[in-house]
Amino acid sequence: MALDQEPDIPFYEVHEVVVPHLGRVPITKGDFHALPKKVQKFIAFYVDYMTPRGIYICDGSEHEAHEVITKLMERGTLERLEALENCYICRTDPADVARVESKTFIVTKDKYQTIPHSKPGAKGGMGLWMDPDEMKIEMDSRFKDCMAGRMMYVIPFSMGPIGSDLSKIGIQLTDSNYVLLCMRLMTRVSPKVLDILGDQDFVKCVHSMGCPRPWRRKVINHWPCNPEKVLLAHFPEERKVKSYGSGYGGNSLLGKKCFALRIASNIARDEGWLAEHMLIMGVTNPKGQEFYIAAAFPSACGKTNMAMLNPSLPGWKVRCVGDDIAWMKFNEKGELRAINPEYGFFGVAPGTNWKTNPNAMASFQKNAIFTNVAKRADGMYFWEGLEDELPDDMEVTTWLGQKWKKGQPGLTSHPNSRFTAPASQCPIIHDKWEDPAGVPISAIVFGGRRPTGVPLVFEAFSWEHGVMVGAAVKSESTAAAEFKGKSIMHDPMAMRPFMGYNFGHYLDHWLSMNKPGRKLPKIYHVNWFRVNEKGKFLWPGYGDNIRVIDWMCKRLSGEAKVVPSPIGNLPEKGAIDISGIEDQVHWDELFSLPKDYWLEDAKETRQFLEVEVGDDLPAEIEKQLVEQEKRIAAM
Ligand SMILES: Nc1nc2c(ncn2[C@@H]2O[C@H](COP(=O)(O)OP(=O)(O)OP(=O)(O)O)[C@@H](O)[C@H]2O)c(=O)[nH]1
Ligand SMILES: O=C([O-])CC(=O)C(=O)O
Ligand SMILES: [Mn+2]
Repeated sequence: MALDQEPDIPFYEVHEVVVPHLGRVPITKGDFHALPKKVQKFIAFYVDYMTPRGIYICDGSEHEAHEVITKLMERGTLERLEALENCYICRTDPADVARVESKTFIVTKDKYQTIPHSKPGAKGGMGLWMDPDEMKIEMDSRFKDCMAGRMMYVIPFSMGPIGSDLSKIGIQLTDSNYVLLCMRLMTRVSPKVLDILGDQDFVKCVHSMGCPRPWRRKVINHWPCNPEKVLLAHFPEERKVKSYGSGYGGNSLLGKKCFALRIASNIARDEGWLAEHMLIMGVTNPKGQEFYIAAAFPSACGKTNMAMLNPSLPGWKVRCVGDDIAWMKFNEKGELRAINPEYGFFGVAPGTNWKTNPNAMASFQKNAIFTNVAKRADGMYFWEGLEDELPDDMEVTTWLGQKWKKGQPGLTSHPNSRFTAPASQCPIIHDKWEDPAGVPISAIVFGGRRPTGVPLVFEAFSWEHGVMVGAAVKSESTAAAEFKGKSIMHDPMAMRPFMGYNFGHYLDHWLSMNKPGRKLPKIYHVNWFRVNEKGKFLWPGYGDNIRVIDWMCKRLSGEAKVVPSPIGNLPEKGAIDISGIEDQVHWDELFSLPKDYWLEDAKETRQFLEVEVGDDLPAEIEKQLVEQEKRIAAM
């Protein structure tokens, strides 16, 4: 039986939908009759439940975008950036600025399908579970009549190139036209999706800002939301997501984290593939050989920057396939093929400039939306990191609406402010980025913000050791979620906030990828964020990260040697090309492995995984952890 029932209700088709509670609901746009029957049923049920004043079936056209943008500008939700073509700025309610992990749940009958059999003392950070009956009460108290007086937008979208075998279809219902605009940038919204869908099932995505009319709470910045009642529920068995109360990023663009990671990881486990929080890039060396790399770093730890890296070594070419999510599947030749299921970038704005990431900059010079950044008096965006381009006397309006000038204290933009831009506008977008067959991955990279102890790069000894290295990922917390202050947190596989099922089973699934006949990628760990005793980064990062990639590629083609260490294979001293930056780079400091640090780290990691994943921790991972600890003790 379904956990979250959608009983059949009667309805009629032409220019209105007739539902038991509301009666006739007008169809403002689109042809309800032409929709696949399953989609009609889905819409009718939620119209009856959420009682919107009208139904708007989106077609993804330019005309539609224009209509919605005009409305949002009249209302004041969007402001034009006059300096650019078709670019807009949006300021949210300052209480709605990041993902809310503490209110993000997976709903399954069996608790242990979602979370591991952890040991006493576990903090339970590996996903939140809620019982279906309990969730039903929570959801009914929120979603019933939640769209009263508001329009309901119906968004048919494809994650992945429309029609690819690796792609999946979703339908999102939302009462936010800002969310509609961003969904159009981040996913492929098109009526073609419905043609391909036919009678098949789709991922059901239901989103509401939680502000029915008449407003019951004060609306700030023309951004109706309901921060006190935010709740996200995922129903993996029904391939369904419900999100209430927030309009920001991963909380509301349901194709992204909710579908492409939490729900898709369940589909991937059932179908034998991987849905991961990873960038995908193609790198071509000066000899013309191309390698594809996928890399998993926690939120705000450098995926977008690496995916669009501007190489500082001559002769190298980098091309971006995706900057946040990878769906990967072994094909019949044993190659791991990856697609980027997204259509756009939702990137961290602060720190992005023409020096650090010129390719991201070029991607959002037109047709982009900027959320919670500042605006210059000349109609240009502004955020921390763009000071060099800002004339001294130019007035800036901060994300909170205050006047600000260069040199004054305070932040002009929220640390998790973001740009939303079409991936096709990236000057180095790969010509295969929409290839339905995906690209063949030969290296997988893990990493995080590790201020101390962790070397610039090391290579895992084997697939199994690499899976352990991924499970041991930690990072300093960032502004991408609601955490305050900086602390080092575990973020296994950079998936902790996005896990769709029991993390122990997820590790088993990764281990099960090692089958005869498969070309397994080599696995690496990198750390761009090690600092010296003065807190200064030891590695210049950004475009210079190509030097580390150069070494990885030499490993892939068998040209570079390694020095084994207790935690993995390190590059031979001097094997990473630091020509031109010799004065900035101190090899021994970058690669040192302080024994005390690693003894403590390995013990802490083993205990974390033993306690949190408990009996579900695969024996192979336990073995890898114990062996690693022994190697460190013998250092
Ligand atoms: N020091 C240093 N900082 C970096 C480097 N790469 C990225 N950053 C900074 O890290 C922050 C986040 O980088 P992004 O590339 O946006 O991170 P992301 O992993 O794509 O983030 P999400 O979109 O949240 O998943 C930005 O402020 C960057 O300036 C690097 O190589 N060195
Ligand atoms: O999901 C979001 O809001 C943004 C994002 O990419 C992340 O946090 O990794
Ligand atoms: Mn991300």
